[in-house]
Amino acid sequence: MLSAVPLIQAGALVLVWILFTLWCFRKVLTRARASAQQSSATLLVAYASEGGAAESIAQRLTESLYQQGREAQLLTLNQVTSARLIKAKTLLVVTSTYGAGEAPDNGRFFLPELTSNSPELSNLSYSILGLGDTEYEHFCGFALALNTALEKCGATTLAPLVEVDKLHPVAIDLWLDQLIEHGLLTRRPVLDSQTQRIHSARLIGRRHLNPGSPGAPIFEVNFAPHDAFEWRAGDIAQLHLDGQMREYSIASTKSEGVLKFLVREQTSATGELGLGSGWLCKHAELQSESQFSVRSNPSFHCPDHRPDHSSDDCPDAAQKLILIGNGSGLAGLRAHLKERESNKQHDNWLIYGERSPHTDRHWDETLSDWLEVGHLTHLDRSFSRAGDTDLSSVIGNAYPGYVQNVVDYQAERLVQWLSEGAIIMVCGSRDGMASDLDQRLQTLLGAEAVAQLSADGRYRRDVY
Ligand SMILES: Cc1cc2nc3c(=O)[nH]c(=O)nc-3n(C[C@H](O)[C@H](O)[C@H](O)COP(=O)(O)O)c2cc1C
Repeated sequence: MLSAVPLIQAGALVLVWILFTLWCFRKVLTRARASAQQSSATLLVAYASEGGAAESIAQRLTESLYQQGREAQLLTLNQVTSARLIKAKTLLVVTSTYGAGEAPDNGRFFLPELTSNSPELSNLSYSILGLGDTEYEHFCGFALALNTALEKCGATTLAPLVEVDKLHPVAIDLWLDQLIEHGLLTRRPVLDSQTQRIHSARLIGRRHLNPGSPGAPIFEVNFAPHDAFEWRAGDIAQLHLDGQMREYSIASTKSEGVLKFLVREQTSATGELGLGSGWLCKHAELQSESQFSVRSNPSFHCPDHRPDHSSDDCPDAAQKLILIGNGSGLAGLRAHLKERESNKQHDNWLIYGERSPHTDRHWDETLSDWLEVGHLTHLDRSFSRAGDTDLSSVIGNAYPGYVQNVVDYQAERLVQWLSEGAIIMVCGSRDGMASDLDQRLQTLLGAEAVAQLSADGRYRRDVY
């Protein structure tokens, strides 16, 4: 007798395809509407930013242009398509650089798109303000790459690229003065001061979460923050120690009254503990004070409301969220889940990967409780060192391998959720997890759809 399994599989594939086609069609309509509304501005101000500095400068610049009688459209670099560039006359870009001279997340689709389409841009003049830090090998690397790519497409330089080290105000003013010289501005915009506020926080608890793990030890570390210490889910805490700074995703919300981290010990080749992880996981004494500042991380904030309900002040309770991460990346995802718990936004799907199903089950109780009460609609965990363990008898719904594999197994549900407007948030390692996941999403949805999700703010990442 013929088995029904191939028929069911074929049916499921057809269903995925139909849902995806409908979703793409809706996107095309939305894009057509959006571009019709926005087509009049020939002056574009585009930014790519993770910490918010480039975004803030671009925003102030757009406001100033508007106050000085110029219509300018503010976009993330991911939203600037080749078609949009062909229609534009002037492009002003403010961008930072991350990784090994790479784009911030909300600008990472721009160069591939430009390179593959090679639009003819001889009618476009442009100028770039690059934000960076000379401590990094590829100082302003992304701004420089952008400059080369635009030149290659025939665009002309309105004013030369200015590279800014550590937000030095003189360099920023130099660029703005060039815009004044070229008649775009009549006076400099007043920019936000970027001074960091450093607060002390008292260490109140530290817990080793994975004794016996095949991976390095990971700790939950809790501090009592100073009252004036403000952050929102998705933000990064900067630990200031011995004249150096280390960054950690914050795992808690301000309303919990605790500054919580999930920190993995980092060990050098000679066996020494890293400066920051050594301090947090071992050396800092209980009740001692440590110094922190907060780096706002707008590209990993959860949007408060759907773009089509932008006038609503309340978070949309029906907004679906897919959270994907591995290892200590659970920190950033937990903060979002806590925030959404208080906002009564319960349609959450967590896909989380670690090594062993026996030892690497961080915050297992919290996650299981959330699943039971329905704050998590789905919880799918993956374990790369599961061996031949029967996962269902150890931990319930789990898969061998990595989070990317879960996306393959759950492709149908993922497409369904995206067609219902879900947002994807990814936190964890850039190499391996985030890059492979990106590839899987592009294979499943198509590169253009993934770029569009990012441009719409529905694919957000905090990867390191
Ligand atoms: C993890 C990390 C990686 C960075 N990598 C680079 C780099 O490769 N080259 C560079 O010039 N600056 C680098 N920077 C510095 C940022 O580009 C700089 O702080 C910039 O002002 C941030 O602007 P934003 O807040 O708009 O993202 C890096 C900063 C961080 C935190």
